[in-house]
Amino acid sequence: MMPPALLSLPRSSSPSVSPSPLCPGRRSAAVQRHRPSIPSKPAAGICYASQAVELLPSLYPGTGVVVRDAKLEDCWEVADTHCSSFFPGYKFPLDLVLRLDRYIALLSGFSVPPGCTRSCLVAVNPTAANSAISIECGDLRDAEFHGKYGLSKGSVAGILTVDTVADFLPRRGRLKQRRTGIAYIANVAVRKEERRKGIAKMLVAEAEERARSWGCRSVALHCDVSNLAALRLYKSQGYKSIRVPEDAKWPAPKIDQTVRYEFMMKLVPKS
Ligand SMILES: CC(=O)SCCNC(=O)CCNC(=O)[C@H](O)C(C)(C)COP(=O)(O)OP(=O)(O)OC[C@H]1O[C@@H](n2cnc3c(N)ncnc32)[C@H](O)[C@@H]1OP(=O)(O)O
Repeated sequence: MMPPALLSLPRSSSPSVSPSPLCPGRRSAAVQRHRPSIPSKPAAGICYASQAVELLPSLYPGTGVVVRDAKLEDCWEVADTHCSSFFPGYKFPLDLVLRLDRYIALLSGFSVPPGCTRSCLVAVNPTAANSAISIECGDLRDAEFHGKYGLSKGSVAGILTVDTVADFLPRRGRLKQRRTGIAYIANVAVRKEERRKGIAKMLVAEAEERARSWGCRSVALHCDVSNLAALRLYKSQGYKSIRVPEDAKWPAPKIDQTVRYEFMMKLVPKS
């Protein structure tokens, strides 16, 4: 089910996301961001978690949620958010092993081809009640491990990666050069207890901002056709499904051969 992709994180997901009641109005103001004068000084080691720090964190008024580059100290929570969102059914000890694998991969840093860049963004909700238990305090054999491992007390509510690696876009010309100017979004995940608060929208908006800052003209992604929540998210954010001809030899995420993906694109909005 889970091949290691770049960053050791799967590129897309195939979870069955059960719809939750809509809460209209809660998120209308959430995506109106402003850039406060939050210090942008990166923490030591930040480049391990994100390729480069290029923009200020974005505060979403009315929500308290800040979207920023992942820092070294976020790595465990990023791994936990990823695993609990994409592999919610994993049980002990596999779920712990998976988290440790992701954690180590994140700590090891990202490697991207020359000329490419990648950022791991986190949405931090300081007001969120953190359900994590300390790994030192809990009995690992007794614990339920869905989103309950905690190496630090933090409040990462959602994650996303965005890059210019273009692994899943057709190469150009005889030399099969990587496409440029198209950013690729992957690994979008929001903790279960933080969903339907507009956090994924904020992450996607920030990824688009990042793409613009890299000079990209469009953003692309793959989404499991059966992931209705995610499809709805991207459509609501202006992403359009692109029909890929059957015989086109486009690279696609190889997470699960049985999964069909929708390829979606959006022009990077003007600033
Ligand atoms: C490119 C990729 O990475 S695809 C992989 C996507 N990730 C996953 O499937 C992991 C598991 N799922 C999740 O983490 C979350 O459910 C996500 C990322 C899909 C959505 O995160 P959320 O923060 O809850 O989304 P957010 O609150 O921003 O909702 C934005 C819109 O998405 C749609 N949406 C989100 N969740 C749902 C849902 N459960 N049912 C129906 N529509 C939904 C809605 O249109 C929503 O807008 P609205 O509430 O105004 O109607």
